[in-house]
Amino acid sequence: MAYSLFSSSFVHPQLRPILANMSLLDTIIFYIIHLVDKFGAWHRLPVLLGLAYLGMRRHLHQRYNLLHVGGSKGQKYDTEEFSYRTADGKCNHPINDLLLEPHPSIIATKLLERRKFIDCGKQFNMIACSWIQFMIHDWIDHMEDTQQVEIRAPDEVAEGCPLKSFKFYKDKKVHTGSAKPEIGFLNSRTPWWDGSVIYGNNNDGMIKVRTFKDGKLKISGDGLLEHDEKGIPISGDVRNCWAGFTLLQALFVKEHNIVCDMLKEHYPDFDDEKLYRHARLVTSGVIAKIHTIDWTVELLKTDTLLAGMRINWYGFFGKKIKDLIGHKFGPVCSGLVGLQKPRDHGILYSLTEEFVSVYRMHSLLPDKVILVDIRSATSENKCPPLQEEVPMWEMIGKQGERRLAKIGMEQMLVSMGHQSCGALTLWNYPSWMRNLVAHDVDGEDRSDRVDMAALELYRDRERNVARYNEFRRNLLMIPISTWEDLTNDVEVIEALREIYGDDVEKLDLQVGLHAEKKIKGFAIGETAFFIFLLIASRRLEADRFFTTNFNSRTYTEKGLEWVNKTETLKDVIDRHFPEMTEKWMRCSSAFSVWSSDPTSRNYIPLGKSGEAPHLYQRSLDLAGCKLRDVNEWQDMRERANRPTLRTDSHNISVKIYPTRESNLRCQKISPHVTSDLTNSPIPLGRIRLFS
Ligand code: HEM
Repeated sequence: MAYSLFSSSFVHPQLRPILANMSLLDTIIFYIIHLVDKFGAWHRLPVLLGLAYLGMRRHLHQRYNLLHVGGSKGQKYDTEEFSYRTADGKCNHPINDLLLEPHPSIIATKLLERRKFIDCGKQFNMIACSWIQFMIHDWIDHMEDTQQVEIRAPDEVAEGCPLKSFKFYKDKKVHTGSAKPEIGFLNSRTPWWDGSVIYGNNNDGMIKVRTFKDGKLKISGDGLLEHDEKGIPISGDVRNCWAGFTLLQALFVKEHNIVCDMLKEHYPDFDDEKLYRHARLVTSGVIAKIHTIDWTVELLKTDTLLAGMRINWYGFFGKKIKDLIGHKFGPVCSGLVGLQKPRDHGILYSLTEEFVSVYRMHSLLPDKVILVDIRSATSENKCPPLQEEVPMWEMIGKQGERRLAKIGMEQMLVSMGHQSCGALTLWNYPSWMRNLVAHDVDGEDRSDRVDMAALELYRDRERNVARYNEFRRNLLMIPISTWEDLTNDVEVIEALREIYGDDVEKLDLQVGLHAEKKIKGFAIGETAFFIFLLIASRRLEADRFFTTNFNSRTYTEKGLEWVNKTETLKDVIDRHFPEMTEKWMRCSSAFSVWSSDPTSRNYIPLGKSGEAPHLYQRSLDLAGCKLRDVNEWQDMRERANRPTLRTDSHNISVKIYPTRESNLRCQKISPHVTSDLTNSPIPLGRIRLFS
């Protein structure tokens, strides 16, 4: 047994070459995680074991996945086979970069574009969707070249493409100065978790947003951002903004300004500069903390990740002990925040191309914003009545800012809280983004519209990001051999086969990430998650303001206390809108749909199994509940062979778990619904309806 376990045949053949570079200890660690991967089991382990698995995996990624820039992933081909000039000049260079293979417009049309909006259930709302854009605009934006490229949709799909062709700027390539890899790309935003989304990315940006009085930032009387004479918001980052995103910018400008007031009260001798600097540190700390122990916990809703994210911030011994004695015991017991020295694992901090790719989450965006009426006297279960639906494209850029000014901050925030965002799955990419007016860096509209679904596929290829299967191998994950390894969804498999044939190596990263089976409770796939595992920790541990300088000398005593006492986005909202969550929010986190049930929290649930805490998954007696209409039910039945289907009606959402069994087992479902299902021609294993 011992022999067969450690013989090379135990390791997936495509992963064996990686072992050649590993130390003995790392090889043993690899064997352990590989064994667990073979059973697909880490997320089902008890929390402690799950955490041990993640710790070991993160260690391997820190050792073997951090490089200054990505390597070249061009594919070699036989030059004898192409001994002629091809029509489009492809294969003139000895390495064919496969930029248009398969054509991005075909994939966008046949696999990505939304057919009907699929939402995220109650797990994630529009504040959560805007939040991650708010973070992306803190971290990354690729610098562009001046040279334009044009993508033309091939005839077979041109009819179905809102833009038959579109132009955009190439990414700016730079020589890295090292032999391998030679080429890299530049980030035009600061990659640090420094709040640059509200403070700006350089001196000019900073000057623009400051009032130079009492350390404060500019904000208008209605609580929203100020605007310049062209109607562009005045903020740290204004590119590709929409109303939900600028609302969060405004909320954190308010947070910065209130921190200035607090600091001024306690430290009356601080001048404008000192107040600004300290308030920026504190506000950036609050943002990073909310992302770590609130947003991410909602995104990856399992006990293991709840424990893991809190350990990243507070350590194994938890908040109470850390508050009492400080950071005394190293990263595991006392957390990454407050480490004596930053740790970069030998590679200077920057954000990787792979990180950018896994954050391509435009499917979170819906087709419309649903405004609720917060002045209404009638509300059921803290759920305000619907007032109006506004198409998303009306909420973007300058037009969106004008709309937001009319709606107002409070109504927009409550509305976003009550609206579920889109699910990260195939056929859910917003159609309106296939005909998008993108912005220049200064927030001005561009004259050339873009098809974002196709452009995103092109970008990953242009940046030499590995395709899905190679990406998995690079992450020491077991690669897929057939489409069935990726998904059980027959419809998806057919569509993949139509485009990629049986060549799983060609599968684009974006398509794989969106098609992948998901761990219960995770809004993203496991492949994307392993990038987060590495980088989410790195953003904290590599930054001296979260490590060496996370102390009262740098933040001030009151400033540090402010970060320590703020745990969630709800705390921030409560500070600025004292009655809002009391009146309109039932759930525990401001990132889940506000009408959903609260959760009882055990912050470091070490004694539990690591599975999803069945948060929104209580079976209900549905007698008396109604689905919105017959069409919706019909539509669900048609799509019932999708792995997880979520449809939101006014009061209930429905999940259908298909299995290979042909028997139906219905739990506490109203007679009407049961009979409907019994007549269903689709073999469904288990059907439950959840609140
Ligand atoms: C209305 C809202 C949004 C608009 C109009 C928008 C638009 C854009 C545009 C035009 C680009 C640049 C495309 C290119 O030239 O490569 C981009 C990039 C990107 N967006 Fe969005 N986006 C929105 C929301 C979001 C959200 C919610 C996310 C969620 C994570 C997101 C994540 C990203 C990422 C990761 C990139 C790549 C950045 C880079 O290449 O450096 N965006 N977006």
